[in-house]
Amino acid sequence: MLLVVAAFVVAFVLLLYMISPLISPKPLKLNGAHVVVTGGSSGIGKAIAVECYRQGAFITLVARDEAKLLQAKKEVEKFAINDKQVVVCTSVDVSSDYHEVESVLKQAQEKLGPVDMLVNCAGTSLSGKFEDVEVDNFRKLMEVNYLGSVYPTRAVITTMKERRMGRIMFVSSQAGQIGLFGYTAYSPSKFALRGLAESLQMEIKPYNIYVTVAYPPDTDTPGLAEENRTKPLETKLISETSGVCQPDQVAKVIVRDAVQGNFNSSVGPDGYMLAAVTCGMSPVTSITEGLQQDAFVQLYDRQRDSLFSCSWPSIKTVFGVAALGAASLTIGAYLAQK
Ligand SMILES: NC(=O)C1=CN([C@@H]2O[C@H](COP(=O)(O)OP(=O)(O)OC[C@H]3O[C@@H](n4cnc5c(N)ncnc54)[C@H](OP(=O)(O)O)[C@@H]3O)[C@@H](O)[C@H]2O)C=CC1
Ligand SMILES: CCCCCCCCCCCCCCCC(=O)[C@@H](N)CO
Repeated sequence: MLLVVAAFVVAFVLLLYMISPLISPKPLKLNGAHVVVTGGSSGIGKAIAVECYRQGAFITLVARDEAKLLQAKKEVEKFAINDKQVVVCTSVDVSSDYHEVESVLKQAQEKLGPVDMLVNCAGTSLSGKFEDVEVDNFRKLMEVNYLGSVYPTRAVITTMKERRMGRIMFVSSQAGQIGLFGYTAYSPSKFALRGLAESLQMEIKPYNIYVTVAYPPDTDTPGLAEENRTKPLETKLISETSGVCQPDQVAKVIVRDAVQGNFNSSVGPDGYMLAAVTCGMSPVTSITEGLQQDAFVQLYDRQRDSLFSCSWPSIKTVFGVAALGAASLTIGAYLAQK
C-alpha cells in the first residue's frame, strides 16, 4: 500500500513539474526596462536598485533626502552593464500628497519611458509596547508604509493597464505575516499591504500585470540600526529567531520573484515556512507552491489533532500525507537548488 502511495506521489510531482510552467507568468525582461524604486536611496531599496541595474534596467530612485539620493545614484551607477543605462533621482515624500507623487512619477515616465516595474520599498519601522508608542505614530506608520505604497501604485497603474504589462512590488515584512510583541504600530501597516496586493492582483491579472509581496526578515540596513536603538528586548529576541539578512541577499530574492511574477516572496527556510503557514487565500503562481502550502497547513492541522490516529486513516489524511510527501520532495529539491 505504501509503495503504491509513494509511486503515486512521485508520478504526481513529476506531472506537476511538467505542467507548472503552463500557469506561471512570462518573466519580465529587466534589460532596458524602466524600474522605479521608492526608498531607493538606502537599505533594501538601494540593493534592489543595484540588482535591477546590473540586469540592464533604467532606474528612477524615489526618496526625500536629496543628498542620500545622489550618493545612492553614484553607488548604483557602478553596476552599469551598458553605456545607455541611466539612474534618475527624484525627491518626494511618497506619503504626503497623492497629486505630488503623481506629478513626480509622470515626469519620471517622460524622462525614462513608461514604468515597467514599480518597487514600493519606502517605509519605516518603529517598535515599542502599545501603551508606550506615541498615538500619532500609529497614523504616521500607516501613512508612510501603506499610503506611501498606494499613491505611487495609483500613479502608474493606468499606463500599465493600457500597455497590458507591468510588475508591482510591495515590500512588506515577516511582521506583515505574523503580529509580534512591540509591533502594534508597525505590523498593521505591513499587513495592510497584503490586503492591497491580493485585491489589486485580482483586478489587474487580466491586464497581464503581476503583483509581488515581499516578506523580508530583519535585514542589516540603516533602518534596522535606527529601529534597534529603541526596540524592546522581547521584539528583538523574537525577530532574531529569523536571523539577520544582508540587503543584497534580500534584494536578489525579491527581484527574482518580481521578475517571475511570483505573488509571495520570502527569504530563507524560515521565511518559506512562515509564508506557507500564513498563506491564507493568497494567489499561488505555481502548482507546487500550492501543494506545499496545502501540506504545511495539513501538517499544522494534523499536528493539532494527531497526525496518525489509530483508526483507518481518512481519505483526507491519505491525501494530506501524500501532499506532505510531495511537498517534502519538492522542498528538498527547492532547498537543494538554493
Ligand atoms: N531592515 C529590515 O529589517 C526590514 C525592512 N523592511 C521594510 O523594507 C523597507 C526599507 O527598509 P530599510 O531598507 O531597512 O530602510 P532604510 O531606512 O534603510 O531606507 C528607507 C528608505 O525609504 C525612504 N523613505 C522613508 N520614508 C519615506 C517617505 N515618506 N517618502 C519617500 N521615501 C521615504 C528613505 O529615504 P528618505 O529618508 O530620504 O526619504 C530610504 O531611502 C521598509 O518598508 C521596511 O519596513 C521589511 C523587513 C525587514
Ligand atoms: C512555522 C514557521 C515559523 C518561522 C519563524 C518566524 C518567527 C517570526 C519572526 C518575525 C521576524 C520579524 C522581522 C521584522 C523585520 C522588520 O520588518 C523590521 N526589522 C523593520 O525594520
